Amino acid sequence: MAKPDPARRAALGLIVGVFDDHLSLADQIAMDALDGLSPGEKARAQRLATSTLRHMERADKMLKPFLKRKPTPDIMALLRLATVELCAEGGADHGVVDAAVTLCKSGGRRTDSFAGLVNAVLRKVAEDKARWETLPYGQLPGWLRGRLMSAYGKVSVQKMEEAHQRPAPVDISVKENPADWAERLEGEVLPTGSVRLHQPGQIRDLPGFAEGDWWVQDAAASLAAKALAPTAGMRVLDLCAAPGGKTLQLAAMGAQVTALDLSERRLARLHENLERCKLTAEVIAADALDWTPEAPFDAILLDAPCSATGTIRRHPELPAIKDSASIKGLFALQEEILERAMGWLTPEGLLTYVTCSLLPEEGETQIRRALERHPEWEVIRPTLEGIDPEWITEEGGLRLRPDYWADKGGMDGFYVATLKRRAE
Ligand SMILES: C[S@@+](CC[C@H](N)C(=O)[O-])C[C@H]1O[C@@H](n2cnc3c(N)ncnc32)[C@H](O)[C@@H]1O
Repeated sequence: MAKPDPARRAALGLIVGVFDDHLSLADQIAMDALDGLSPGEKARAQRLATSTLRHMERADKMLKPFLKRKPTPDIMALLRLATVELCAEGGADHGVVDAAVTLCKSGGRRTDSFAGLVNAVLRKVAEDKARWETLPYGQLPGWLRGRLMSAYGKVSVQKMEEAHQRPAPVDISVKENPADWAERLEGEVLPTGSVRLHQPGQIRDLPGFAEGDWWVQDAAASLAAKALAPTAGMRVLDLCAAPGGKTLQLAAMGAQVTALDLSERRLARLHENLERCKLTAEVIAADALDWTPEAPFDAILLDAPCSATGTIRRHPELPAIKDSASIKGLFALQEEILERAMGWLTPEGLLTYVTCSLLPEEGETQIRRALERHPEWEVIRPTLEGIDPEWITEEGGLRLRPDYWADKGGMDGFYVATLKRRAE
């Protein structure tokens, strides 16, 4: 019997893990889901799984006319994977159909009796590929769509959903000379100073990676540290810091950084990043709800744990593994950490609050409520290079959305606001 392709088999395992165990791809990978694969196979497995999850609704519409009834979840996942390979990934018809049948036969009694069905359905999909482009893209699930509709209106939500169909480009933050790095790495300097790579390939093999001259960080994510803009020598707490994209930025700006996070596993990556980029920070593994600093800080960047709904382009499984109930607890956690952090600053201290969420409850509302609790504080309106004034919100924060910069490839969804005590 032919052997199944390891990358496709692993991709299938990741997709099943999302629906059966409600685990993100990142969590499954951290739990060794791709162990034993070569770096190339790992990258392919991840790409196939991500693309399948991104285009799942379209794949289901493509498959519907050819299925009398919905098959078992394992077989449905296999059909979705192969359909996306055929229709969105440019896979060769015969190769994809044969690989799917082989995978099916290798799955033991749970799947091998479906090999005939898989073969017949996928042949029909291959013949009907032209229909793919006519199918509407997927909508966000009701629990999220309703909230976003109330916040931004239907047209904006549709634009965000359209943006979610495209993979996120790779952006990097460079220590210095963005224009030189853009030329060397065949990218473009974005209006806010990040460099967007057009043909990134294997990131680790690119010039400057091993030397730590730059790190991967979405352009929107980089705006929080830019908004805080610490001067050299300032004592800055990077609160909820791992894996350290913002720690690197703050340290590269010359700040004396303390990076705190709850997760030892994520902090290991922060240590690796600091070492590679030859930057330093004091690293503390602690719960922000228990920890108290010995002395106040000049500035704090709080990247609060959140629903991560601004990163659906990168993590298309997110709407499937979260729901209203699973994110509700985060709102109270964000408020509690923000409240504590506001007490850890010098009188002139600055606090930048950031979340990679599209939900106002995790952004605008948190800041409005903090100002109601502390009328002696105010928001400093952002004056960052390259931002559109329309992104500035009523309370003076910065609302970033995946449908912004559509002509350049979009950006992650973020909220950023910088607070300080009012002058007496
Ligand atoms: C959005 S991520 C941080 C990303 C990071 N700032 C960066 O730029 O790379 C949020 C982080 O909050 C951490 N976290 C969650 N609850 C926490 C708590 N109670 N105390 C400290 N860190 C916490 C998580 O471990 C996670 O690393």
